Amino acid sequence: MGTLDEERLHVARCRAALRRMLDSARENVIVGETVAGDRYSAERLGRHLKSLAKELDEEPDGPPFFGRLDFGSGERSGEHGGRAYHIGRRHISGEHGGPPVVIDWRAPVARAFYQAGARDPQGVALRRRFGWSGTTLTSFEDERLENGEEGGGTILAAEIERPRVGPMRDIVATIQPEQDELVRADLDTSICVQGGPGTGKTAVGLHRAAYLLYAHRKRLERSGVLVLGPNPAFLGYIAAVLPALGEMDTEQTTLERLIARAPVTAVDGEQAAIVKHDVRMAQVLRRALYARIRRPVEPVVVPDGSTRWRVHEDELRRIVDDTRRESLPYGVGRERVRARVVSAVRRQAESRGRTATGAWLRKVGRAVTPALDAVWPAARPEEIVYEVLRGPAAGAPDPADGVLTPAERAAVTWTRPPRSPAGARWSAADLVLLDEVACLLERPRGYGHVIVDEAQDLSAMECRAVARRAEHGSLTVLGDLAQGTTPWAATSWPERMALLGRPEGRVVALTTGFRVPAAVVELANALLPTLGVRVPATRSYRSDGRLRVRREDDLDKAVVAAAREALAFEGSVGVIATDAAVPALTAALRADGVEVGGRLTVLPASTAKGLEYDHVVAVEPAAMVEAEPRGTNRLYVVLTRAVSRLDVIHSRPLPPALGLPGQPGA
Ligand SMILES: Nc1ncnc2c1ncn2[C@@H]1O[C@H](COP(=O)(O)OP(=O)(O)OP(=O)(O)O)[C@@H](O)[C@H]1O
Repeated sequence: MGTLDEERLHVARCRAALRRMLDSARENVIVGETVAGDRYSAERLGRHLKSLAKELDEEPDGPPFFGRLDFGSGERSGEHGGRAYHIGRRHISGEHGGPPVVIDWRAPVARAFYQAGARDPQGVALRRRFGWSGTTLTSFEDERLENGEEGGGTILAAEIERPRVGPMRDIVATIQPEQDELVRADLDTSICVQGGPGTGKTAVGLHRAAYLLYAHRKRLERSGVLVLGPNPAFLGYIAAVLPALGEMDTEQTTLERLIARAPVTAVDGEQAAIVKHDVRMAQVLRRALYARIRRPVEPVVVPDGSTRWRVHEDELRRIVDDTRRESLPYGVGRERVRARVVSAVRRQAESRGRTATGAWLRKVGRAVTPALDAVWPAARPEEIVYEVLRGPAAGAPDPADGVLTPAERAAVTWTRPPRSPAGARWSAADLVLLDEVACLLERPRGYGHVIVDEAQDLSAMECRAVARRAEHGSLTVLGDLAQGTTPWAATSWPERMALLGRPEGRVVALTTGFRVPAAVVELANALLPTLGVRVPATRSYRSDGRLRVRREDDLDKAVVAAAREALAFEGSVGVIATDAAVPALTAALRADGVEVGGRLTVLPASTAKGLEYDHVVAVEPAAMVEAEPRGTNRLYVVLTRAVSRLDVIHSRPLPPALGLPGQPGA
């Protein structure tokens, strides 16, 4: 089975093997640059080898493995009978074509590391977890699954309860069975994960990306994997996870950045934003665009030397009607009409004995443009959205008629319209409208798999934008209905999955929280009945942690004291207050000599989503609830950011929903 000394020998073996891999990667970088068949492959290969060399170089002495599986000799062990495998973040090749010394956690055989249990050992006689102190292997713990032993180890608990510093880390050593099911779900299935705070949705999404890239490398290298997060702070927080797993090739961005055709320079009122994000806007925009197509009233006339070719208006009408029925993107439809008119001209010309050369056909194609402009004019997204937001010209039909109510129409109509699309200032919601039109004109780039986090906050129109990117791929949708804070936040997942183009998508709940200690989860769960959605409550995996609720008259002073106390512990500190209160609090902390921006961050409640801090100081819950229409949901988010300790500091009575009997002011 291996003693600690024997395992340490294996560590030495792995490090030697890694060095060999590193040397050969370095050599291959040089060779790869000269031998790859084409430039694209050369670049890719070079990039891959360089990043491999860099990774190995950066961490040649890091823990090469975190677990081990020893298979028994029974039937269930199959081809693995009697073998032992060390499991790590990356595959480490053995010497001279021998068996690998470490197996990648994503390999099929490694699945049992996450899934096997005493009730279903899956052929595993022993599962071993290793404890490391820096680069030194210090301990291991065994579960003899064959003998019915399972769980209870301190290494697993210590890993999960480790204080948080800096950006998010991978969880490959401790993925739980219900998470592993989702991570390894088939590429062709779209899933929706409803998970309470800290249940590992984000972690699952990122590990799923890494798993899919491993299991379907060829397919996904071509089509790509897209990870969408709610804001740049969140992206910064998760940015290192996939590279740490050796995956550099996912695109991680926000939806706003992905679709941006213009900078956001305007802000909508709430009513305007709500209407612009409503799914009916898709119909309004489609109508506005297709209203450009006109019934042909004149023949197409193509001058050609002394001849004039004609396509009769009836034929042109038929071409336009047929093309419309094909439901092509608008821009493709326009070119299809052009091609069909050119064909009609060509048939006439050929029937008169003329040979249609490429140059002649191109000339005819150009000559058709004025006729095409009259019946199927070119369009730009900015023009269409401009026309809709400006409102119809006097006497002209309004594409919003019968779709929006007069009040809704008024809400989205510019009070002072710019003179032209070029002069328009666009809001965040307008970018979504522009994208809707852009994709009516031309299909956007699609991805093989799209992972969308904090999906409860997406509007119907944003869901459509995501769906268009995943039309020929699959989706992993991650969210928590209870954490919805936008005016259009989801209240039901099946409805959102339908908007995302995957009505058949499976909805799975994760309910074990790995971030927030039990006492804090209990406090946050008290808010659930008031949040207007039905979600299962989270149960915390963690029995450690501390919750302190204090009423103080001098809020600033109390926050400064709490921050100082928090800094005495290891780990990150987040002081979270309403957006409006942040500048004054920051000033108060600085005035008292507390360093802001290092280990301690003061952040507005509106940007706390998805983030976590070892110690959180939540300031004035009542103000958070009042600051916005879904303020209680915001408070729920804020209270669930703490990994080890939460201080709630208030000078005003706490919101009654927090249900803290015995608390002063509750
Ligand atoms: N199996 C696990 N082992 C160790 N840590 C885990 C595990 N699952 C989740 N975690 C940790 O728990 C914390 C919360 O995970 P994550 O941010 O993915 O949760 P979430 O469901 O997205 O939370 P929220 O909805 O609150 O943003 C992270 O620090 C993550 O690394």
